[in-house]
Amino acid sequence: MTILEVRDLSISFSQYSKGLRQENNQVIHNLNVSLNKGEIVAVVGSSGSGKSILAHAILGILPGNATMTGSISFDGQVLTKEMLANLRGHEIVLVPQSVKFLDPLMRIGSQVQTSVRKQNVVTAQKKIFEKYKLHPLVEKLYPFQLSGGMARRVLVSMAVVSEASVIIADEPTPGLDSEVIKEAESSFRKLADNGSAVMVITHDIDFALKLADKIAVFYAGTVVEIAPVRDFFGRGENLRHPYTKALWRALPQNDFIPIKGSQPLANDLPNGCPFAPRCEHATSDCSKELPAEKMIRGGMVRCLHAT
Ligand SMILES: Nc1ncnc2c1ncn2[C@@H]1O[C@H](COP(=O)(O)OP(=O)(O)OP(=O)(O)O)[C@@H](O)[C@H]1O
Ligand code: NI
Repeated sequence: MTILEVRDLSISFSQYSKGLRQENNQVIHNLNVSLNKGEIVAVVGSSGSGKSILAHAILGILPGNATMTGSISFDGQVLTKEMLANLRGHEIVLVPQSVKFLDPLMRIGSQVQTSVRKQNVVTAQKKIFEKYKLHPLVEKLYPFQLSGGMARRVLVSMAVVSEASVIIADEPTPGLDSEVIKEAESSFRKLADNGSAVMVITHDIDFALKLADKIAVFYAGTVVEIAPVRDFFGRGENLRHPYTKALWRALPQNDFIPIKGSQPLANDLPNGCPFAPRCEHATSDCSKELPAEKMIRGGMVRCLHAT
């Protein structure tokens, strides 16, 4: 059952460029994605493709210079700002990419305790500290006293103890050792097994494949494919989008072939399919308009030539 649905989301930033000219950068466009209860979706895609902005839109914490169109629904209801403010931190929780999201003036123990909803606050905090190898003395510390890796373990702990319906984890693993990464994998899976929906944003395709049920592939501000994890095998013959295939084949354990060219910038998007300028299958039709979503073999793809 769908718990969170993002429909036709577009987000642009207005910025002043040289000579006080106002520029509108569309960093997300025509984006659809949904999260089901009990499911983990990993969002992969290169740096700057708009993944964190999607997370911030879902949490209703976009910066003031952002304009958003489209809708985000929770449990079948389109969210308003007020509704989101009530759900944030309880029903919809973020593991932010930046540790700056911790309250600088609050001790870590109390901060983690504020996230507990269903259990005894102190016991739950102590138990999660043990799981994430946070020494009891960390309870008394302030965020500035933590190392990067410790802060990230605190952020993951906060999301896990919240037992929220929707958990959006934005790059939860950098700086964590392999044991803690395994702990995070098992925590996210347990949350999903208990009915939560989890979205994990990551650069790490291996981590995504181990953890998730589905992979949503981001390119230049939109989702170009959503594929079940089982489709990632061999030379990517079951994958649908040329970019997903190229990402897969670029992995060291596969062909290790880098993708030629670079992702277009938000203020310089080509017409039509954003991947067309780098795509060996592109035809002139690809540059006319963004390909509509197609369902093929149980996955979604935006590519005119996908079969
Ligand atoms: N406040 C802002 N004003 C203007 N542009 C912004 C702002 N915040 C982000 N952007 C732009 O939005 C785009 C998407 O950024 P985002 O942080 O979502 O990328 P990302 O996919 O999360 O990248 P990474 O993998 O490096 O975390 C970038 O081009 C970035 O420059
Ligand atoms: Ni990001």
